[in-house]
Amino acid sequence: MSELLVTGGQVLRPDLTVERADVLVSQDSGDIVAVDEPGALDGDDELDASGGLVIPGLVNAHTHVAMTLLRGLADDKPLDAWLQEDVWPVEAELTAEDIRAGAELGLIEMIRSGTTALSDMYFEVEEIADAVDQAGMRAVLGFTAVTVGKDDEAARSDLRESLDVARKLDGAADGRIRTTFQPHSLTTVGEDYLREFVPEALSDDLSIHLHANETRDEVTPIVDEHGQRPLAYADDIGLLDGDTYVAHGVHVDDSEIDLLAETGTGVAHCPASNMKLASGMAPVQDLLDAGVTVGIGTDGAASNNDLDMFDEMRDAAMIGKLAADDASAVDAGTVVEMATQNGADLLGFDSGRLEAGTNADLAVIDLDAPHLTPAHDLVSHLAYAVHGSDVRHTVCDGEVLMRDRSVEVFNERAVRDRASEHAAALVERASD
Ligand SMILES: N[C@@H](CCSC[C@H]1O[C@@H](n2cnc3c(=O)[nH]cnc32)[C@H](O)[C@@H]1O)C(=O)O
Ligand SMILES: [Zn+2]
Repeated sequence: MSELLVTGGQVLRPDLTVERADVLVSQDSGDIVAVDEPGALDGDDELDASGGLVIPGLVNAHTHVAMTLLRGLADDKPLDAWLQEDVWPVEAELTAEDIRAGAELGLIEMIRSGTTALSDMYFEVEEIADAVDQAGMRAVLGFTAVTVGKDDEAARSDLRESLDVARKLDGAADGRIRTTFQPHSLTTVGEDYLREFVPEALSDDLSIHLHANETRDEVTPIVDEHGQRPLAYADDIGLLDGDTYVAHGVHVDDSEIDLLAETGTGVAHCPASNMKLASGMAPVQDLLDAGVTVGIGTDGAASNNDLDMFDEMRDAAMIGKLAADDASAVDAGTVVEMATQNGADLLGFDSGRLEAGTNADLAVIDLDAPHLTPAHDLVSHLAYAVHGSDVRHTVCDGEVLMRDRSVEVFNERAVRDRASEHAAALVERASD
């Protein structure tokens, strides 16, 4: 029996109070054994958290982790043009090895900035699963199906693969990997395909993750074609469910907010991507007030352009206030809950709360920095002042992924070099 004591720090509790405490985690079960006052607990090994704040590992509720290879390749365009003119032509050239290289790079970036769980949408998912396994992180993965621009056979094969991957990889990496069925969005997957394949996913109890209501250009064609708001259309197909979460949910009206709340459908809010692509401002406070579970995601590194969830919390608070025209909306405690507890609830992991019996997923933040001085309110600091680079240690499932800012699960230099090489060769191929 091996137990690790995270000792000497302050600890963020599930009710967002902060107290001096030690955290004992079991490396066998991967659970938190106890959170108790300093000196009350003993472990076989120690992780020094003195001068630090121990928080639950952050949960990135929507990303495309391998898109790190496309970081900075095409900026300053709206979603539709960005995807069609820049991203999809390059993605068409991606090999399995590229995706592995990009995923490893992205996972290192996440570990460095205190993220221990992610929800990903992409392809070559076995590569991403292997990278997550090696990283020691927790993830919800899936193969994203697109049918626009494809013949019937290719379209069906995409949806079939999404079902197959969700069935096959669920429970991989000793249970740290779960899966979702993933129609890319309501406009990029045709109605007939949704009506055929969604019932199969539901009858198999698969969770569903899709992009929805991200831009106005996605809403209008659905209203024109179906005479319904997108989420009413999605509900009619059966897509909205207690185990479904939609990415973005920017252009949702009151009736759609009610529908999300009634069906228990969650939202992965992606503030930086929504600002960068000028997609719009999600009504996050309204969603929360209606009882919708809202997590926070970075989206891919090509529309962000980093995977730092601290940036994302600050962005969520800022844009949430603008959207509500109210400085008290989406406050500091709310964004911290969104990035921890709510994200874990969306992904279906028993993480996001530092208490006995939950997953031992945590990060230790070094508070010894000018930008974190003075320390009136550490929850305020988490939302508004901490940077990903302030993370000193990262632990997932009881294992130390980063100790004293040194990533233990990958050779970081080699991963960065390999990602740079793959990115350069990819761009070269795509320009031929
Ligand atoms: N199998 C699909 C690939 C889809 S993967 C998921 C896709 O989501 C794309 N993506 C990234 N960010 C966004 C976003 O904000 N909205 C919609 N799609 C996005 C990403 O580039 C990737 O192509 C195919 O045959 O094209
Ligand atoms: Zn996305």
